[in-house]
Amino acid sequence: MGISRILIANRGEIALRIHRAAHEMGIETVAVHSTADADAMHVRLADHAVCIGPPSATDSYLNIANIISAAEIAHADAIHPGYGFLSENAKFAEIVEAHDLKWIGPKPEHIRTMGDKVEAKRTAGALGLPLVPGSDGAVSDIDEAREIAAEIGYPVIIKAASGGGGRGMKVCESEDQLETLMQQAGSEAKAAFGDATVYIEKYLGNPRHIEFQVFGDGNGNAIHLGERDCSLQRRHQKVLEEAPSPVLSVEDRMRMGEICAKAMRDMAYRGAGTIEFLWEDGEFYFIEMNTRLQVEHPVTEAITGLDLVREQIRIADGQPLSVTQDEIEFKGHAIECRINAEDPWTFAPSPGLVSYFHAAGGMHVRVDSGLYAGYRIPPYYDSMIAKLIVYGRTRNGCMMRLKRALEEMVVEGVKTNIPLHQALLQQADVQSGDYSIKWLEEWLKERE
Ligand SMILES: Nc1ncc2cc(-c3cccc4ccccc34)c(N3CC[C@@H](N)C3)nc2n1
Ligand SMILES: [Ca+2]
Repeated sequence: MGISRILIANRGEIALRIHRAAHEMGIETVAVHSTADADAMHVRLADHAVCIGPPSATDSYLNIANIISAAEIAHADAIHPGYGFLSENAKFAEIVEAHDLKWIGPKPEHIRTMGDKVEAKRTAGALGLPLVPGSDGAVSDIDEAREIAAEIGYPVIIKAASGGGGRGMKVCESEDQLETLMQQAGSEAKAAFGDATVYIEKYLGNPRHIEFQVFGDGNGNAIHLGERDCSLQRRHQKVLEEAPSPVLSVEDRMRMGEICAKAMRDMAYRGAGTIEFLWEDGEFYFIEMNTRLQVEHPVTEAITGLDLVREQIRIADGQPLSVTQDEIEFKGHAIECRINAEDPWTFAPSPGLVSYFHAAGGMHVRVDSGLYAGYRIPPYYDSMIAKLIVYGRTRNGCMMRLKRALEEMVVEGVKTNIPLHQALLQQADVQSGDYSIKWLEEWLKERE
């Protein structure tokens, strides 16, 4: 193994997750932390720790100079960015490689391509992925927009090229709103992303969010690891994810999985990636590609038995993938609940001292969390404090076990959304898997 010491440029549960994979491979870890995270579990467990700044993410986890300095000081030979923060920052990836450090992630040019949603869609189309009907690239003037919208039919959605993950989108119901919404979309995109470029798509009214996990070795080999259904979300924050999707047939999985894997082979993609689709009336529509490991990767690990972080490290070290496509078997069902330190019904963050923490256990129950009794959840970062991932041979068995595991979880001293997860599991539509991306927000409205 050429890599002997990995700097983990992240915090919380994913930092612990990366630390664990590295230590199981005999690789040392360097934790970087803000002054607010000095007592975090991964800092305690890592072989080395470097403080990279004050609490604000801008001055710490997003501080490229300090992270590179920490790598130099600690003699790291690779950097794993986790998710969020700098994980899809092509410039950071280039700077890491320019300092002769291994970047545990995709090639910088692929990060850049997929970060520009117009370029991403053009590339996806060229690689044979099904697209949402819409403009061929960016739309600049209103006459062109009017023409395209008339052709694809209202409602349409105007999206910022530099947006993504739900930022910079405007739904336009009819032609009389188009000019105003196009102007608003452009100026908001300029303000938010420094780039006013927008494109137009047919607005799909009631789709599911189904994403395919892909993995490439950077030399033209690539596999798919099936899909995850992430439709249960609120304001673009995923609440619960599952693999496989309750609505996909084996045929659909193999067909779409192979199309995704082939696209990655043609790109000579390196590392972990997620290709996001909307799924409506049996049809798939590419919307984005994420060039990072995702929060919800453990449900894919549960049904395939593959350690995705281990694979990322192997690929970065120039080794081949551990498995070939025909060695991948999809077995059973897995569901992940994102446990947040927040009020379960108002979603107001609830940071503070965790006076008592007990993680659920038992067969096929996994809790990824850096929490411990006496840990103080800082208010500066997102509110996710744990992921509960449960596996079952069948979806119903998985839900029964998940219900039991949620009852066992104890987090005292702060509020959590565990009661929300328990209520969700009681809903018939969740039990039957009959929900779209609209379902959760509509259910929450009814409860108000
Ligand atoms: N043509 C068309 N029609 C409907 C859409 C609806 C959404 C959307 C809107 C709101 C919540 C969502 C949750 C999961 C997936 C997508 C959404 C959407 N998103 C949201 C974030 C980014 N992944 C793209 N694009 C869409 N595009
Ligand atoms: Ca995205």
